[in-house]
Amino acid sequence: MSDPFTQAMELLLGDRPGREEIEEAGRLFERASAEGNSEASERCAMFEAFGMARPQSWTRALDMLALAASQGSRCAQDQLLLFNDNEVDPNPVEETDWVSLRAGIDIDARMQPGEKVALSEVPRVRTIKRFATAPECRFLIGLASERLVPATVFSDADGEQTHHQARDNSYLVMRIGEMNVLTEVIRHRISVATKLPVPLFEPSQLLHYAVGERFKPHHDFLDPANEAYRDTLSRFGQRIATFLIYLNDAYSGGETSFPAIGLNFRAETGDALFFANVTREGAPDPRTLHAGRPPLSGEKWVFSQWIRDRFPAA
Ligand SMILES: O=C(O)CCC(=O)C(=O)O
Ligand SMILES: [Fe+2]
Repeated sequence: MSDPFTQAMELLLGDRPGREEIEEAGRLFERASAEGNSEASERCAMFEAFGMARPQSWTRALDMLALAASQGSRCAQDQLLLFNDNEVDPNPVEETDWVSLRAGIDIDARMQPGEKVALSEVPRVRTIKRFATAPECRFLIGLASERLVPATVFSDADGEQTHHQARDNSYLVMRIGEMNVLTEVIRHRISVATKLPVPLFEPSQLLHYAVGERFKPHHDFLDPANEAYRDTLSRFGQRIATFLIYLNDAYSGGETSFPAIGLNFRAETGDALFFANVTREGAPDPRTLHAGRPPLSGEKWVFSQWIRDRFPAA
């Protein structure tokens, strides 16, 4: 029999864990945390930040992170250091008092998105300079580096996820086992910027493009005329908005382009771009056609958040 932490991770990283599995994983993490397992405490912090099988609480999330950091979790230490000061790369030192560091954190300040600038009104496209700091971006890239898989798209034949030459980059879909308090803070910052609540968010994705890889011109909305999308549309609603954070800028090419409106967006590290995929009346807007163009040199990293218009049924 494996230890409670390993059992919990197996439950979470399985194919689409249900509510019971998530609750059981939460109990197993709490047991392992009480036994001194630092990684389990870090996972408990994520459960609190997400409000997984319990009410959401930043206070408890940070308390659990401080415990995890004291127990030796490097991931928890990095997150606390970034919440404390997001302008420097975390570099934990041995004798840090994690509980007092935690006490000085103003988590609300970490959810302020900065100023929106309009790039287009029809369709609505906005940018925010330095939405995330460079150390935050490097932390996000670090989460994905060793866990990338080839990206998929919805098949317009059967609505299932499928590989397609239209999107030949790699990515990490951040299901619950892959998330942490910092990714949840970033999602809340996006929520403040878009005025759309986090429960409408799909699992976040970390995208990676090597030289020549691209996401060909596409729409992020799902075509309601296509039968194959009926199930996902009725359960989760339309994908009304897309929010992208550019995590690095050491590449050439790699713009996000909108051919129908002549917009070619090239970001600096931490900049955000977001757009409504539907009109103000809620109809899918074909003018939102866009592409992730291939980097010509270097590699491109993006945090991508698709947002629906319906809360998933419990
Ligand atoms: O990587 C890009 O520039 C575009 C990504 C994109 O279109 C998406 O995530 O929906
Ligand atoms: Fe897209």
